[in-house]
Amino acid sequence: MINNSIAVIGAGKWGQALHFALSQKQKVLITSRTKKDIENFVDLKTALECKYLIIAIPAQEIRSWLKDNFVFNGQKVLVASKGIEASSGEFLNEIYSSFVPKKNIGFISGPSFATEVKQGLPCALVINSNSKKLFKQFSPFFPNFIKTYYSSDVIGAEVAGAYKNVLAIASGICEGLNLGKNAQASLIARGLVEMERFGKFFGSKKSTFLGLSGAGDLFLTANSTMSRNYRVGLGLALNKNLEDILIELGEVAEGIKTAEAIHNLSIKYNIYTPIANEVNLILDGKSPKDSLKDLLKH
Ligand SMILES: NC(=O)c1ccc[n+]([C@@H]2O[C@H](COP(=O)([O-])OP(=O)(O)OC[C@H]3O[C@@H](n4cnc5c(N)ncnc54)[C@H](O)[C@@H]3O)[C@@H](O)[C@H]2O)c1
Ligand SMILES: O=P(O)(O)OC[C@H](O)CO
Repeated sequence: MINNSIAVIGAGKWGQALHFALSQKQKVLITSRTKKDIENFVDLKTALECKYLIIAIPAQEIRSWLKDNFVFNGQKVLVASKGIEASSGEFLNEIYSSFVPKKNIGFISGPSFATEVKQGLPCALVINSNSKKLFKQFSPFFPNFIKTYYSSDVIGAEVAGAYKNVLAIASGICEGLNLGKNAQASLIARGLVEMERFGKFFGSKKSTFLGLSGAGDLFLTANSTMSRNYRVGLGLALNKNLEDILIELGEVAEGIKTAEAIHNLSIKYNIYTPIANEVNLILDGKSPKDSLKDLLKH
């Protein structure tokens, strides 16, 4: 039996930041695999009885988590993850569609470092859903320091949110190699073109890539060491081993598996994705300097 309350599922960095933000206006429950000392922490069963769920677990874990734990009972769901499943090449909205009807689900996108949200610093986010009613239901839960926008371009927001993580790795590599600000700006601008081209193939709108979900989140993530993906890129440029980089990071960097997913999709559908492909090759051991040479070829 579901009740009228709200729960965040996943108490990692983003789950905790959203819990903090939404708790400014109402009581919000939170749950995670391991018990954490957070106000209103509950077990998963209690969380799943809430009408409004915000799910903030890594993209690669979602399918198995849904299979093992989720029973649809009329809940309204906001997905806070950003990534593409590498094993299948499926977008998160495709994975969720087997578990939650489209009118009951939305996807959060836009520039939003958890650390800043947890400090109550202002930002603007997009709730992407086929249902404007769902946006109207979730939007009032957000605090005054977060402005929410509505978009029906779910696939565009998903591609943008996932792709910018791969480009943030590339941008971190660029800084790690000391290639300069011209190179970094060129990379980010061409990255934006690349992700829009990729998104267009799957039916995204161009305007999504020019707004908060696209340029907004890309400029944020590809310009700051606050980004985990950017830090992965920095480590790769310094020839650090990926395993060591991830141990040091201690949190998820979605761009790693998403690079693999984009690479596979680009081959399958013959989409031109040079930067994402080079990131994927670097993650597989190619030298970042050789990738640079290949990207600069006429
Ligand atoms: N951190 C940010 O600033 C931020 C902002 C926007 C979006 N996101 C996205 O949110 C998602 C989560 O990121 P995060 O920052 O919270 O990562 P994190 O590494 O801090 O936390 C991930 C959480 O997921 C849980 N988890 C992992 N595997 C699980 C499984 N199989 N079943 C249940 N729970 C599992 C972990 O226990 C942990 O609590 C990612 O897709 C990320 O791209 C993060
Ligand atoms: O730290 P990152 O690289 O996972 O990026 C976090 C958010 O997606 C920024 O909007």
